[in-house]
Amino acid sequence: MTGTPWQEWTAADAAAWIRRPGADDDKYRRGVLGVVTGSTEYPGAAVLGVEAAYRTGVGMVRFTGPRAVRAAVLLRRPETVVQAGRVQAWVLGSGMDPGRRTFLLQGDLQHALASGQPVVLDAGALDLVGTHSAPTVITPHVRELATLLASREVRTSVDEVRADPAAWAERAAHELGVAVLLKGARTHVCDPSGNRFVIEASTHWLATAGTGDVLAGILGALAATHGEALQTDATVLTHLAATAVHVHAAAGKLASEAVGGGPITALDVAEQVPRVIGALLARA
Ligand SMILES: NC(=O)C1=CN([C@@H]2O[C@H](COP(=O)(O)OP(=O)(O)OC[C@H]3O[C@@H](n4cnc5c(N)ncnc54)[C@H](O)[C@@H]3O)[C@@H](O)[C@H]2O)[C@@H](O)CC1
Ligand SMILES: Nc1ncnc2c1ncn2[C@@H]1O[C@H](COP(=O)(O)OP(=O)(O)O)[C@@H](O)[C@H]1O
Repeated sequence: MTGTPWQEWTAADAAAWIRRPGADDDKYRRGVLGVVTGSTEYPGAAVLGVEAAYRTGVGMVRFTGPRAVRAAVLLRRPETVVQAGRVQAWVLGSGMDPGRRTFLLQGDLQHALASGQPVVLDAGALDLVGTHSAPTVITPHVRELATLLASREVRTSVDEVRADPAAWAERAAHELGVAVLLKGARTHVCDPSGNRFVIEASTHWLATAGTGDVLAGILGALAATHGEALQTDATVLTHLAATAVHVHAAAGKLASEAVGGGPITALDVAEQVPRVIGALLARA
């Protein structure tokens, strides 16, 4: 591990990683995101991730999940496609319990991982890290990272990770060989190549149910719209992850400001994402 400081990832940094659609684009050329999230227990996580992906700007979202979850997603975002097909990136695992995977879901996850397309592994799919070779970013919070590392025989605890998130994020990137986005009031993003970015939360109102599901959707959309760049350089995913955290933090700030600095919900955060994207494009 290096001794150089972590780079604060600013709006100027993030602006370089937002892709503006052009005259030659259509929904497929812009990028299609595949989403396998949600469960009967947590249908809302799927709704939030898909909502956030569309708000970030993506050509199309293909959603796979149980019938009731599909219905919930379509009720909120009827533009979502539930037919299988080609995608440029995946978001897997938000709102899933890894101990309750059905045979069907196992198959859907394996299909996604075998496609070779970049993958965002969240919540109930974190344990799948290392089972495939595609560019991958994992998005744990401290409890999830401690559990994941312990399952790979790295001795640690939730308290240890909480006490030094930067060091543990970096350790995880090296042990697991993937980009790591460790969530918290300060979110650390790093990869095995030595990229190390940190983003300070804009408001602590972000610590509310479902905001992590929104973050996964934002990141998935950014990955899908940078499919070509990701094919030749996996570290693009690290920069996109830091950008997603910046967008999420800025959207949380706008959402709270819209209610006089008051509390926000995860959906409020997703709804402010287009403003943040617009502002970033205006400075690029
Ligand atoms: N609307 C939704 O569908 C949501 C779904 N979510 C999903 O829920 C699943 C579990 O994620 P978590 O981040 O909660 O997992 P955690 O690892 O934070 O928590 C696991 C369990 O620990 C217990 N726990 C931990 N801290 C606690 C505390 N202070 N008080 C009471 N109980 C506590 C809870 O019983 C919880 O189920 C994930 O799949 C996640 O994506 C969450 O994102 C919340 C919103
Ligand atoms: N104290 C805090 N202040 C600001 N942001 C926070 C704080 N705690 C967590 N967050 C952010 O809130 C989000 C919570 O995500 P996560 O833990 O996955 O929750 P959920 O599973 O409910 O979606 C992350 O983006 C994280 O960085």
